[in-house]
Amino acid sequence: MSDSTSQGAPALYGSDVSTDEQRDALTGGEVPIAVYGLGKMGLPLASVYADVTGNVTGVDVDPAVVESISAGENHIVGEPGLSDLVEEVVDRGALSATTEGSTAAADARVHVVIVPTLVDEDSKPDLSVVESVMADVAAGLSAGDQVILESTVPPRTCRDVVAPTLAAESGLDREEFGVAFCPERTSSGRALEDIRGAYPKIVGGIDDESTRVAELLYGEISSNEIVPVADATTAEAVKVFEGVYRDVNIALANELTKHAEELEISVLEAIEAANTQPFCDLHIPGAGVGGHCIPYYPHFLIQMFNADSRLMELSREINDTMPTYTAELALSGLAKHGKESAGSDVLVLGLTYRAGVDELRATPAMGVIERLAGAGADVTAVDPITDTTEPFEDAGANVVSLDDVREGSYDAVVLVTAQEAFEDLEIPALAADDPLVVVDGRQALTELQNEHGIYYRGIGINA
Ligand SMILES: NC(=O)c1ccc[n+]([C@@H]2O[C@H](COP(=O)([O-])OP(=O)(O)OC[C@H]3O[C@@H](n4cnc5c(N)ncnc54)[C@H](O)[C@@H]3O)[C@@H](O)[C@H]2O)c1
Ligand SMILES: CC(=O)N[C@@H]1[C@@H](OP(=O)(O)OP(=O)(O)OC[C@H]2O[C@@H](n3ccc(=O)[nH]c3=O)[C@H](O)[C@@H]2O)O[C@H](CO)[C@@H](O)[C@@H]1O
Repeated sequence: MSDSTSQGAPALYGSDVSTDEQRDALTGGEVPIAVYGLGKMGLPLASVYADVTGNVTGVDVDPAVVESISAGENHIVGEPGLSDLVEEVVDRGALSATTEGSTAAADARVHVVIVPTLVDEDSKPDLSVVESVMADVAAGLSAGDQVILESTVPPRTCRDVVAPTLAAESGLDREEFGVAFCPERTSSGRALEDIRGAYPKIVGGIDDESTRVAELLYGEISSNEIVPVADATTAEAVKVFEGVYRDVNIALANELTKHAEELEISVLEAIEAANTQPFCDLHIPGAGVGGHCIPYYPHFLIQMFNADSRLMELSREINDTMPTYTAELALSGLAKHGKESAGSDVLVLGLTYRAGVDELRATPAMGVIERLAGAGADVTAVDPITDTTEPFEDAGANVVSLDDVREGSYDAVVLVTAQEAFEDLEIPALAADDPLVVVDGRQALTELQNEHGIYYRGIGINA
């Protein structure tokens, strides 16, 4: 296929020129790239693509996101290095932002999609956002373009949804453009480090040429090994399997913590000792599994395929019982000391799904608050990481500031998410009475285990 193009920008997919010439065009800013989705993962990714290629248009439906990036600002908190990088690439014109997806698509030769893939109320994967972006891409797709999907999706999405949709809506033949799945192996809080090469990058195309182009692209983005796999479905499965592995292993740790309670041992100590040999990687028990990755990825298999998934389903069930289990440790602690649940003042520490990340999807804190409020407790909640309070107030909590907490007194304290700001909170000073019931959902308050005036129950420690 010729490498001449309607926009004059060189095509990578099906190009006749040498790989070295393609690489030079890419890093020389001759290959316009569009990145769709400028959130926790998309903005770091777009910024690294801009840093490497010098020619990126970011697309987001949120005008406030586009406005802040266009001003060289970073709207994502807690990502080391991102604010400086966004300012630098925007300042030198390597990154711009727009809400106009189809316009950006018309000018781009590489289209990178990294928007949310969630599940609906029946836990079925919701690809509506990916599909809406693909409609924008199709409107501007040209022969020789490459589409990269980084959003986590059910296996076979590229083969059965993305590629056919792009062909149908662009009028191109399937063989005229490339599609590859290149999973985002990035954790919030270390996005730039991860994108630049903390781990090998998996790439898999709907055909060999798509895989080749993905290898070329990520060979410039990542300093780590690029791992081409057989096809896009394999690459999609790799990402989902990684997440399912994590959910199942967290469930195992949560189940073992209950055995440890009966055995009267610290499961954390046993896990750390067991993990001293390479054939064991037991995870850590806790107050629950939240975020929009791990709780969702199992449903990309359970709901989508007929194969037996009892282990994945049971693991989801075990993990989803942990918030209630955590709340009931507090309620039983109060009862043990003659306090009724109803009317007891209980403080919940932490609302986001994990420390340092302002993300509330599937947060365990919601289940903890619901169970406590359901038992009639007067629930106060605090989390300096997030400004969102309404869902938790609707669930029955009074969300306050840390300063308010320091002025208060409580019958029980339940730590769900170990925010850094809690480290200098004098918890014993919050006691309304002797003892103060303390439930430690993240092994973050172990120094209180034998503190006078504290009744301590720590998940993975002694509960
Ligand atoms: N957050 C993580 O730790 C993580 C890690 C690995 C992979 N992922 C995957 O990355 C993907 C994105 O996750 P995220 O954390 O960046 O989500 P996010 O919610 O932080 O950001 C998503 C962004 O996409 C924008 N958006 C929504 N619809 C759009 C559309 N039609 N066109 C353009 N932009 C649109 C939103 O306005 C938002 O800015 C998901 O598939 C997720 O599974 C997330
Ligand atoms: C690229 C990508 O998709 N990256 C994802 C991202 O996942 P994430 O940001 O959702 O964070 P996780 O660390 O998975 O936590 C999820 C929930 O599980 C709880 N948890 C965790 C570990 C444990 O032993 N016991 C627990 O109870 C925790 O409190 C939280 O609520 O990074 C992970 C690597 O950090 C990756 O594996 C994961 O694919």
